[in-house]
Amino acid sequence: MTNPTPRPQTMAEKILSRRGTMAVYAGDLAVVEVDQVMVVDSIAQSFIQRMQQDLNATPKYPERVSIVIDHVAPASTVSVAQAQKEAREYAAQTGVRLFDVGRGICHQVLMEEGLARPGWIVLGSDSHSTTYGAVAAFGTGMGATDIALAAASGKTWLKVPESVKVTFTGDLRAGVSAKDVALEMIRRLGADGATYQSIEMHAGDRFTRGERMTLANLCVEAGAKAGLVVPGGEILTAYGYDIPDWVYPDEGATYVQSIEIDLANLNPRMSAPSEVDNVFDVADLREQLRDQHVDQVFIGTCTNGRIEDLHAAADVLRGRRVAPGTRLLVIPASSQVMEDAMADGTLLTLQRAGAVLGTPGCGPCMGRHQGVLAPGEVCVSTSNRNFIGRMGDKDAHIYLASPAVAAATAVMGRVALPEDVLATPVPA
Ligand SMILES: CC(C)[C@H](C(=O)O)[C@@H](O)C(=O)O
Ligand code: SF4
Repeated sequence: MTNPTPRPQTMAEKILSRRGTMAVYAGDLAVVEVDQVMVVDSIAQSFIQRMQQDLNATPKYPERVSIVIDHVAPASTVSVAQAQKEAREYAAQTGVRLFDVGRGICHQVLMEEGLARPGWIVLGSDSHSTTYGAVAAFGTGMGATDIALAAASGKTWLKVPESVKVTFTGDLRAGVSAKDVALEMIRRLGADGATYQSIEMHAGDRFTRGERMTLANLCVEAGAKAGLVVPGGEILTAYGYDIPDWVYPDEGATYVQSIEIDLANLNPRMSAPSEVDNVFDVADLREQLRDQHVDQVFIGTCTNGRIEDLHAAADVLRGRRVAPGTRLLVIPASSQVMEDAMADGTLLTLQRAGAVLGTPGCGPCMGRHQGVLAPGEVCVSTSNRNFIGRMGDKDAHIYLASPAVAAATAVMGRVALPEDVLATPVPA
């Protein structure tokens, strides 16, 4: 087959062309090399079954496969413990990497371990694998069968997605974070507004790696196949990444939609039950929910469980106490985050404020353990999903917000902004 006349390409087209055998464009079918396959505990059993029984194969490149025990870790039931035991045995037999209980959430761990890099293709058995787009890797989630095929063959095939271009302008005001930007982006696009598309984010030299992870992570909540943040300035090189020239999108590439988000005019945002795109200004919800007691605040997850997130929370909580009747759960995204937060005193600040600290991992994010909600309970969480029943009972209510807003809410016991808390000096 001859290559079509080259046309300007989006970032997704660029990466999928480079990792395949020919130039591809939106709508084409691409067969590409896979640089890393990630399997989470909840899917490990079906992955192993597909590999051993259906494909009768072992991983072609064991060093390109990672299993992470993070979703229900430590194990909560005998059957979960059994599945995790099998995952450990499988890793020992095949030589694939294993990140065991306490190492942290898959996406955070892969990023820390350098297992997602600019221009790579990373497949995860987890929908938030879009997170790798933070470092210009084409990250996407797939089911156990596709993941097993990729592990067995070292390749995958996929339809090249169309792209949505999101351009950020202006600068964030103090107290407004990447989470607020991400929630605004999802509101603008809608919960299925970018289905099977790649969201290509043009941020210039704004946002740290962690903030870029928050942005790319939420992209799947608009239905996106990938969420790619265009590397800008020295942001990624400062973390030691080599950025190949060919990852950058071309001038004149074709987008199905282009939107602009003015950061300078953005206020802290909050997603109300029970869809992620149900986004409002925190200030408005604070009025509406003035008399609503918040039972649980959860700070953590692959969206907002990084050191900068814990710092933002600690800045609000330092010297203060969580409101009576409100539980504050803080779960660092990884052992590295935990260690950093220990070393710089952040954990002590949080603990003294009344936080309950948990093992690095997903925690109560998907309602399997460590803080499920009772009927009627209200939770403000820094996670990425507020669907009905997501964190426990179907009659519990989940609001999504930034770490600073979550921390302020914990102090007030109702939806609050950081300034509501910071206005009152710390008691002597
Ligand atoms: C368990 C896993 C497959 C799931 C996902 O795909 O995202 C979980 O991480 C989630 O956030 O709902
Ligand atoms: S922290 Fe939550 S969203 Fe992220 S991978 Fe775990 S369960 Fe999924």
